[in-house]
Amino acid sequence: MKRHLFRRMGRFLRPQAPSLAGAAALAALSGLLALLVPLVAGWAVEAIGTGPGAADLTAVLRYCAAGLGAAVLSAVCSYGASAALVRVGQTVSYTLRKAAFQQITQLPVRYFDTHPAGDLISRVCYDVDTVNAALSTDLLQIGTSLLTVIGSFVMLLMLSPLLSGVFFLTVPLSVLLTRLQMKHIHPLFRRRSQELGALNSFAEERVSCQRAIRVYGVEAADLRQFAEKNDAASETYYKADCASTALGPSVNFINNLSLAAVSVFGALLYLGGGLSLGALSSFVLYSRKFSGPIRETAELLSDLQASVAAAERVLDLLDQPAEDGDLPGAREPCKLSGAISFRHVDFGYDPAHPVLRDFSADIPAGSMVAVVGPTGAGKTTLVSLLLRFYTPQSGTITIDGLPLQQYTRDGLRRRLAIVLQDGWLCGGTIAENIAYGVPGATRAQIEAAAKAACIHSFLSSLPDGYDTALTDSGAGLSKGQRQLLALARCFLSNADIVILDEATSDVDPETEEQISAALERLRRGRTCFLIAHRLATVRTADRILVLQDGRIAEQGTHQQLLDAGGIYRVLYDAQFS
Ligand SMILES: Nc1ncnc2c1ncn2[C@@H]1O[C@H](COP(=O)(O)OP(=O)(O)OP(=O)(O)O)[C@@H](O)[C@H]1O
Repeated sequence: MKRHLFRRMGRFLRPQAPSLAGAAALAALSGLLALLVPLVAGWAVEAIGTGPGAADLTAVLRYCAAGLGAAVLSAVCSYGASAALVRVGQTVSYTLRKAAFQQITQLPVRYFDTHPAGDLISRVCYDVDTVNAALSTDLLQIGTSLLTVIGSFVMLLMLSPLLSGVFFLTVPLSVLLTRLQMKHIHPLFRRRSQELGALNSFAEERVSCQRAIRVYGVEAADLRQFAEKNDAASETYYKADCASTALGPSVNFINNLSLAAVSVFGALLYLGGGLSLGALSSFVLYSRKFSGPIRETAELLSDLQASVAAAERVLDLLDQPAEDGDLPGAREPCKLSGAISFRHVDFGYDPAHPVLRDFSADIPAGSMVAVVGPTGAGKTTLVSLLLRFYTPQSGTITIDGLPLQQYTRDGLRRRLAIVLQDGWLCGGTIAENIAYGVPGATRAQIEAAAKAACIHSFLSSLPDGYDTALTDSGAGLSKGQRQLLALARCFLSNADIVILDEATSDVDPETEEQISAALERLRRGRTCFLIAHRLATVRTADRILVLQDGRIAEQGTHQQLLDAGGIYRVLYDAQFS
C-alpha cells in the first residue's frame, strides 16, 4: 500500500529528484561524519591510557580536535540537507495544493452534492500541510537514522563481534514491537484525518449560517452538535497520539535493557583482556547511536503515519474522475440563435427518484419562456441540465438543433448567462463582481450594465462607489441588491441565452417593474428562460410552462392560462386575490 502511495505521489516528487538527491548526499555525508565521532572518542580514551602518567596528551588533543571537526562538519551538512528538504516540502505541497484546488474546479457538480465543503478545505489545507511536514523533516530524519543504524551496526561488529551478539539479542524485540504498533497506529491516524475533516465541514457550514442560527435560536443545539463532533475528533486525536507516544517509551525500555547488558558483558570482556578500554568506550557510544535512531525512527514513523493518511486523502481527491471531457469534434459556439428543445427528458439526482419525467418542451430562438410551478417541481433542475451540471438519464436537450454534448462544455456555458436567487457574489470590488467572467470590461461598460439593471444610482451613492469591496457572501448588500448586481453581470455578458432563476424574488414591486422593463431590453436578440414563483414577473413571457411533478401540466400565454382556469389560474388567484 505504501509503495502504491509513493507511486501515486511520483508525479509530485519526480521534479524534485535533483534536490532530493542533493539532500540525500548531504545527509549521508553528515551521517558518516557523525559516525566517526565515537571511533575518534575511543582513540582519545585509548590515548589517555589506564596507568598514572600513561596519557599521550598530544594524541588526546589531536583526536579531540578531529572529533570536534567531524561533529561540526556533520552539523553543517545536516543543515544543508534540511534546508534543501524544506524547499522540496514547500514546492511539493505548493504543487499538491494547486493540483487539489484545480481538481475541485474540474470535479462534476454531482461530487459536491455528497462532499461537504469543510472536508474539501481540510484536504486542501490541513492534509497538504501534514504531507509537507513529512517531506521537510520526517523523511530526512528517518534517512539519517537508517544510515546511523547501519553504520553503527558495522562499527559494532568490527569493534567486538562477541559483545555485538549480546547487544543484538534485544534488537528483534524493538523491531517486532515497532512493527506491531505501526499496524495498530495507521488506521487511527486515518480516522483522525477523517474526523478532523468532518469537524471542519461542520464548523464551516455553521459559521456561514450564523444568522439563521440566531433567528431560530438553535445556538444550544448547535453547540451540542459541535461538542459531539469536537469530542469525536479529540477522541481520535487522543487515541492516535496515545498509541504513537507509547511507541517511544516501550522501545526506550528495551534499549535501556540492552545498554545494561552491554555494560556488564563489556566490563567482563575488558577484565578478561578481550577488549581494550578505548574499544569498549567506542562500543558503548555506538550502541547508543544505534539505539537512539531506532527509538526516534519509531516516533517519526508514527508522524509519518499521519502524513500517509493525509496524503491518501489528498490523492483520493485527485483521483476522482473529473467532469467528462468534450466529445471529439465538439463545437465551440461563437454565437447561438438560442432555440432550446427538451425531448423526452427523464432525470433524477437519484435515478430511483425521478424529478423530470418524459419532459418535452420547445423554446424558440429569441423568445422568452417562463417556467412556473410548485416548490420542488423541478424548475431549477431544468437549468442545471441546460448548464450540463448533470446529464439526463434519457432523452435529449438540444440548442440550435445540436445536442448539448456536441458543444464544448466551457464554450456552451460562455453563451449562457444566469442570475440565481442568491446572487452569487464573490470577494473583490463591486466593479470586479459585475465584470466577473468578462475580463477586460471597461468602467463605462460596467456602469452601463449597472444602469440597465437599475442599480447604478445605488452604487454611485456608496462612499467608494463601484470600488466598494465585497466579502464573498456579499455582506453589506441586501438580497435584492445582490440580485440586481447579478443582473448587471448578465447585461455585460454577450450571452445568447439568459436564464433567470427566481432572480427577482427579493426586490420590491417598484424595482420589479423596473426590472421587467430592463428584461425587455435584455431579451432583445436573446432567448430568455425565466423561472419564477411571482407570477407578476412572467406576465410578458411569450410562453409559460406550468411544471408539476416533473411534467408540463399546462402551457400557453399568461392570458390563455388564466382563461383555461387550471393550475396557473389557482396560483394566480392565490397571489393576487
Ligand atoms: N443536488 C440535488 N441532489 C439531490 N436532489 C436534489 C438536488 N437538487 C434538487 N433536488 C431535488 O429535486 C427536486 C426538484 O428540485 P428543484 O430545485 O429543481 O425544484 P424547484 O422546482 O426549482 O423548486 P423551488 O421552486 O423550491 O426552487 C426536489 O425534490 C429536490 O429535493
